[in-house]
Amino acid sequence: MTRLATLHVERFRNLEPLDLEPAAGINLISGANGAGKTSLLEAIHTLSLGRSFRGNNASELIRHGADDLLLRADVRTQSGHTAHRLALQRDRRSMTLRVDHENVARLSELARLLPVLALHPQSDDLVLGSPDYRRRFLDRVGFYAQPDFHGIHHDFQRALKQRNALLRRGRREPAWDQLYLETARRLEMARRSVLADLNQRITALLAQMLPDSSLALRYLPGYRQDLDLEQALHQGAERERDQQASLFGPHRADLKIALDDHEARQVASRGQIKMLVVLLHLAVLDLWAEVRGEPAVVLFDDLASELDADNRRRVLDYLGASGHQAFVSVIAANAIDDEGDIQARFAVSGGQVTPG
Ligand SMILES: Nc1ncnc2c1ncn2[C@@H]1O[C@H](COP(=O)(O)OP(=O)(O)OP(=O)(O)O)[C@@H](O)[C@H]1O
Repeated sequence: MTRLATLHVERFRNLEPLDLEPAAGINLISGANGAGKTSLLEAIHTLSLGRSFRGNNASELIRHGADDLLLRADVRTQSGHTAHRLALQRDRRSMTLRVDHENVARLSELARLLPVLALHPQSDDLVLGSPDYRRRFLDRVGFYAQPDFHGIHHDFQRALKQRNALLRRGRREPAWDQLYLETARRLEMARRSVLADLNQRITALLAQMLPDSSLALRYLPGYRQDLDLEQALHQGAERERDQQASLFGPHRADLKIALDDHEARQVASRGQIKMLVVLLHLAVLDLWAEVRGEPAVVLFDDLASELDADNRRRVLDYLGASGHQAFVSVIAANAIDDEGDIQARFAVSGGQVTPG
């Protein structure tokens, strides 16, 4: 399985320099408010994706008074035969990435070796937030689930940028429209196929997590569904000319999350929304594990505040049985009463992380 075998952190938020050997299963991280629990999860997230799940301000991650931060980890795969050492160093202007002591240019090389999914209070945006959040979520799922997804996404973004540049100059060219249509169609197909796979995992999870409910994600393509994109561009040509921007296509897509055939954000209770969000993330982990043949790493910030005792139990049971490596933070150790599934405990206090 892909798992973090070691983690080394220096000059990151309030954390004292630390070396950790996490367990392959559930790692429970407990401590008081402000102790540094979230910071520890953020360090893992940053090593995979170059940024925290709490906003994008890299400078804030560097310990106050320091010039740079350093993160390093040994990542092992399923059989344990392949191991890689990842390192990320960043100062206020630049970032240096290394895999096995060699510099690499792209963050995606780290992300591919260490797929990380984070669940945190902001994750409710998946149901309650803007379409943008849901699109990015789906694209991240696709990035790990399909080898060519990244390229397809990149090609569309480039075509969109070029088309928008032309529209800003009051121009439209059939050749660029054609490229736009083609790349948009490929991205839409890729997203729909990721979503179909995800819906299958959701159905499998529902019985355990939300019995008696139905849940499905539907793709809204970013233009009227009774048209195809070419027709939408044709009909909307005047509006695009006025607004000098591409108004139809995958960059305007959304996901409709239907709970018992109603839009979840309109009918679900707070607790149900949290559970939906957890369930969707677990479905993603299962999908990644299935297509990659290797479980992923999940960060679960503040589990206790997210879920009641029964639901916490369900989630921990599920995680324990799934083989994913989990880092679960809770405000006090006793918030998790049943210790059955927990393989390692870490206490955080004043930025110090200690096992046990
Ligand atoms: N760049 C930084 N340098 C030093 N300290 C920082 C930096 N950024 C944040 N902090 C501090 O780190 C501390 C730990 O924050 P963190 O969010 O990790 O706590 P937590 O244990 O998750 O707390 P809570 O239970 O309240 O969510 C906070 O007191 C915060 O002010």
